[in-house]
Amino acid sequence: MTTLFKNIKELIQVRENPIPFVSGKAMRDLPTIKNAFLLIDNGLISDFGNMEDCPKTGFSEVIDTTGKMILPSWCDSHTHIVYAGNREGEFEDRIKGLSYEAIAANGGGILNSAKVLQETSEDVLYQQSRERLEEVIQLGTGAIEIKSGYGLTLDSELKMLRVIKRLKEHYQIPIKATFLGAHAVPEVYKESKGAYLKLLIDDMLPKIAEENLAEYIDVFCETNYFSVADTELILEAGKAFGLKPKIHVNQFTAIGGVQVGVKHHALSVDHLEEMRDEDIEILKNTNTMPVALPGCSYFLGIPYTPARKIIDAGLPLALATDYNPGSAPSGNMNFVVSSACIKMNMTPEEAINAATINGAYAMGLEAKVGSVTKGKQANLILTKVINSYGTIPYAFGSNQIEKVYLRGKTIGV
Ligand SMILES: N=CN[C@@H](CCC(=O)O)C(=O)O
Ligand SMILES: [Zn+2]
Repeated sequence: MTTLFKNIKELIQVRENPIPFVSGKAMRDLPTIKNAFLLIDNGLISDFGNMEDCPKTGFSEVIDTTGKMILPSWCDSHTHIVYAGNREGEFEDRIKGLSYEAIAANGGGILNSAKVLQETSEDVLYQQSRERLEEVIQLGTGAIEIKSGYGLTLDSELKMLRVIKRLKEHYQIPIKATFLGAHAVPEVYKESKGAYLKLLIDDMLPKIAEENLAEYIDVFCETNYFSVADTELILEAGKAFGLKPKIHVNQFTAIGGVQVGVKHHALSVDHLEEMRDEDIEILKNTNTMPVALPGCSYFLGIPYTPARKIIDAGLPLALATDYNPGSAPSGNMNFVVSSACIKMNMTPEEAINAATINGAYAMGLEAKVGSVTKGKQANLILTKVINSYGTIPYAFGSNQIEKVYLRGKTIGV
């Protein structure tokens, strides 16, 4: 099956030669071809260029995209979309003045979601999660990472990871799984955190590795959650089972999470709302991708990740949704890209780079998705008729997507 898209007003994020990610000043460059064609063969990008060089024959389908643009699908490298129920009650409590931290200290927050998930069957959890996955695919996400971390018992963490595995088997979208057993200390281990760490390291990790249920290991390295020392212990154990670190750091307090991530060659350090100069400094000349989650800052009213400081220091930056029931109940990458421009002073070029090629890198998928490059999967967004690609972040909250494609096939209507 060969599909030709012709008369593309602008083909965005064109990288002739594959690159792992873009950093610093280079994030301002978003290579495009105006008046372009794009050829898809068997679900992969096989050719592209200017319309003057467009092949004349040899395709099964021709799609005329006059006035519309094509870009690689969003790469959402940080989500928690496998969860049960919702936390709308806590949302109202926050509106009435309680803080996220106070709610968590009273047994709400992550522990609230864990209680509901523990009482939810694997099938029901799968149904709830697939609805979220289908929703975000329609919103233009074409590669996604999903974490466990609302189980917090051996059985329930396995239940979450098996649901992620089922999603991988049933959907075309590339999915990466992350084990986040160290998301919160369960109530019963409140006075004996060491015993929970032991359960996580001695019981959960071997079982997860045996069933091949995760690629990455995550820890919520934060005051009142897991210390730097706890984080080191867990990352070491995860690495022994072949899991690469991708960690939650510097969301509310800067306690050395970035440093521990860099020390353990984390693929990414995520959140970064509270960044000291030394946290930026230590990321220089590493392969660790900083990841910002503006949907969380928006929803909780906490600071936005200092994108300008990070990029102006020559570092790369990726953008992700953090889709979860407590701090970011939205998987809309279009909103994330808009927020990055509006609230973090990123240019449209920087935001699109951060949400495509850099997001792909932050989940180890840079060879498969994230740019228009020959041989990559044809996971694409076809826009409506728009003025420029800047319309995508500019017209926040309005839908600029006409169709999405996974491996060259239209998904939905
Ligand atoms: N910060 C830790 N984990 C999630 C929120 C978890 C929750 O509130 O349910 C996050 O990335 O924001
Ligand atoms: Zn998160």
